[in-house]
Amino acid sequence: MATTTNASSSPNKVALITEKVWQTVYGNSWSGSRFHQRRCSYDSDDEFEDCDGVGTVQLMQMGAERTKNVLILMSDTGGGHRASAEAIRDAFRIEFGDEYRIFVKDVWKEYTGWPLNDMERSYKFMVKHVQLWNVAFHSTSPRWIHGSYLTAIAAYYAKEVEAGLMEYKPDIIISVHPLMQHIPLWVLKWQGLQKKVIFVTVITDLNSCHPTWFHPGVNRCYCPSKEVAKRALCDGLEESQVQVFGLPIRPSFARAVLSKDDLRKDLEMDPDLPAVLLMGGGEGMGPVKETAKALGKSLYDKVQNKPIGQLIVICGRNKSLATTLESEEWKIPVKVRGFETQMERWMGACDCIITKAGPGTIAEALIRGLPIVLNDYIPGQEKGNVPYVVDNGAGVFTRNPNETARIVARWFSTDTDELKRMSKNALKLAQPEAVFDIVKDIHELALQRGPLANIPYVLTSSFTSLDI
Ligand SMILES: CCCCC/C=C\C/C=C\CCCCCCCC(=O)OC[C@H](CO[C@@H]1O[C@H](CO)[C@H](O)[C@H](O)[C@H]1O)OC(=O)CCCCCCC/C=C\C/C=C\CCCCC
Ligand SMILES: O=c1ccn([C@@H]2O[C@H](COP(=O)(O)OP(=O)(O)O)[C@@H](O)[C@H]2O)c(=O)[nH]1
Repeated sequence: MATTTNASSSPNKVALITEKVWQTVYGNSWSGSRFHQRRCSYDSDDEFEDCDGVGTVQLMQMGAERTKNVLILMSDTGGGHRASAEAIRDAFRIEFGDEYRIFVKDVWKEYTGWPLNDMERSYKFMVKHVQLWNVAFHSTSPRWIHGSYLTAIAAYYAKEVEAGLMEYKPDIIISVHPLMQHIPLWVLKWQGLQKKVIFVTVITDLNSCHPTWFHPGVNRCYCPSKEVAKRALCDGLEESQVQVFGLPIRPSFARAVLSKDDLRKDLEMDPDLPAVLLMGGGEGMGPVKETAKALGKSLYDKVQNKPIGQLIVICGRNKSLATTLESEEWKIPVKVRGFETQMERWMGACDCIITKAGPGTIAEALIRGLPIVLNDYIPGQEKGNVPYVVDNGAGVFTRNPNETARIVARWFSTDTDELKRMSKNALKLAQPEAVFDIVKDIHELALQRGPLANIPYVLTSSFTSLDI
């Protein structure tokens, strides 16, 4: 294997060598890319980090078998897309080491303009005004409607998206977002790269989902459940394109061996009291505050003057929620946390979970065998997650915070059998190996293509057909 170089030792020299290697590998088209130069400046450590190793690792490409570039397209609309993207990245690293170089990127945000670069804020606003999201989700479901929107946007931002893709020169593109099929596939078509670049979709919704996920031009569409696969087939995908492995969850959930006692000690929790985890996705959405307060009462035994359970609240990026809950007086042991990066530890230390019906959180809780109280769902994509959990006996649904608190108190006192039964059902539904199955299948696709060619990305000078 050719040598790698430490970029921090001599930044300008490395940049020059790297440029030469890139020109050898990709030809002169690369050196003209102002975007690459902008994003991969060696002026500061931060910017270098931001490139995810674009600079140094190129040197390995002089070997016989080139490291393959994988671009994972995601957006932080909710926390689930990033979690799945990182899960896929980590599984690639575990399974194939440096055979693949992975970039997790929101190309829309980095390269395009409004509204694509502002989806996080727009989405947050829309789900806060939930009827607005309901109308937007359902009214854009017909193919001719979302097709027209996306065509218009593709035409407007074609060059920018193309430049974004060119920067990473992907051999494989993986989309984990419902709005990231049409535009990149169209750009690949312009470039004449449809047959060279492998494009797959990994769906991150468990049941009901928006039809923008299903694009007939993909090499594979990985569906987390049979229900989603059925929708994909109804929407025109071929059986050969559809695979069902499960929702990709970070390998730390599947591979780590965790003892509840040790975790509780590490996390400074009460070692004996049963624990409930309360959360609302990456953004801390849903009736978290009301539910926490209700649990503060229901998990306190007034007769015996002692708590019957403890509460962990993970507020995600919702800072005001965390501040409010931290200022409360509690009669039971309570921990209020912000955005946590090791969710598997908190889930491993608890006995059940209360959450909105986010698919990522549900799939993680199932792996940990946590019975679930679903206390909310976003209309559209999350609605179908409720029957997925409830009908499979892994949890219950109620929007009433007092009812939620009563159920948990019952599970921790008189109805421990139900808690155990639901935990078993949760484990039956869990698919901890899904992310490994997905990356292995993508690897197979890459092998079927034979040695990947150096893909001739060039900026297109004219765009004519808008057939997406
Ligand atoms: C004829 C009347 C039309 C009225 C609509 C008007 C304008 C369009 C406005 C908005 C478009 C709405 C897009 C709907 C499609 C969304 C598909 C979808 O399922 O999105 C879900 C994701 C986030 O999902 C989270 O993912 C998690 C999975 O891990 C989990 O499921 C969790 O529950 C979810 O929270 O949503 C988005 O990504 C939202 C993007 C919002 C974009 C707003 C931009 C608004 C501005 C203009 C429209 C521009 C582009 C949209 C193109 C529309 C084509 C559908
Ligand atoms: O502090 C937090 C809160 C949430 N999450 C993760 O964010 C994802 C949330 O995804 P989900 O689909 O449940 O909901 P979304 O946030 O997308 O609406 C899950 O993987 C959570 O484990 C996290 O890592 N840290």
